[in-house]
Amino acid sequence: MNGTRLLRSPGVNDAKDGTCRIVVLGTSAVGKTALTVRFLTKRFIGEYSPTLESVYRYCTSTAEDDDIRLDILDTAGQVCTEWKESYALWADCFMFVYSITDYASYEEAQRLRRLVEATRRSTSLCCVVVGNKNDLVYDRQVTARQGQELAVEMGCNFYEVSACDWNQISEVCDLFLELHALWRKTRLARDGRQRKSSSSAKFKQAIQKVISGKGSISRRSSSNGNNL
Ligand SMILES: Nc1nc2c(ncn2[C@@H]2O[C@H](COP(=O)(O)OP(=O)(O)OP(=O)(O)O)[C@@H](O)[C@H]2O)c(=O)[nH]1
Repeated sequence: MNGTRLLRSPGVNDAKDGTCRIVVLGTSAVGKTALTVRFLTKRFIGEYSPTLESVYRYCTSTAEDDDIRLDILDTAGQVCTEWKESYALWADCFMFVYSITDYASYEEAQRLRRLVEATRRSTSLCCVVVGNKNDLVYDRQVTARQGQELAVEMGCNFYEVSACDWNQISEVCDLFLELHALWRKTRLARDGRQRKSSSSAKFKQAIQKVISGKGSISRRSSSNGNNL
């Protein structure tokens, strides 16, 4: 199964059930829509029409039979802080995008990251930093090293890509799939910790019962199946 659907707005479907929510953040015209559309349809949008805000649902099954379900929120570059805060709370994962031809967009990516951290009250984010438009090297204002430094600060991976370069489609797809993989890993680790702490809590309760004389411990015999 492989499908993409445009939803109306974030929060339309709050049932999370295995869906990873990715928000694409960055100032105007850095290529957020171009990257999102490239991933979803493999096409490139050449003309520029400022995004209002769109959420796309993407579903696919991998060769290993794993389902990948994403809700991707393509945000508008020019929105007020309040909206950005609501994106920060909605999302599981963050794609901070700047254009390598626009230093101010790089600075905005840093500001957005600080805003997300402050809103979520956490510096541990599931995120990637993306310097887009690397086909325009002659207009470069942000070095790859600066992009890398930002990613190191944020403890995440850094990519320089071009949404318009046909040869980089797989790199663009990897941005979204890496976020999904990171999210899944974090979720599995968290679920594992929860299971562990709930079983150790149950064990402590059982011990308490035995100590207080209200319970008993039984052990299964491996040879005849009787309780000892
Ligand atoms: N050369 C080049 N142009 C690009 C690239 N990505 C996007 N563009 C162009 O940059 C312009 C802005 O792209 P969008 O994807 O609309 O930018 P956005 O960040 O979604 O903009 P807002 O909706 O205003 O927030 C468009 O004209 C795109 O065609 C790229 O990798 N290389």
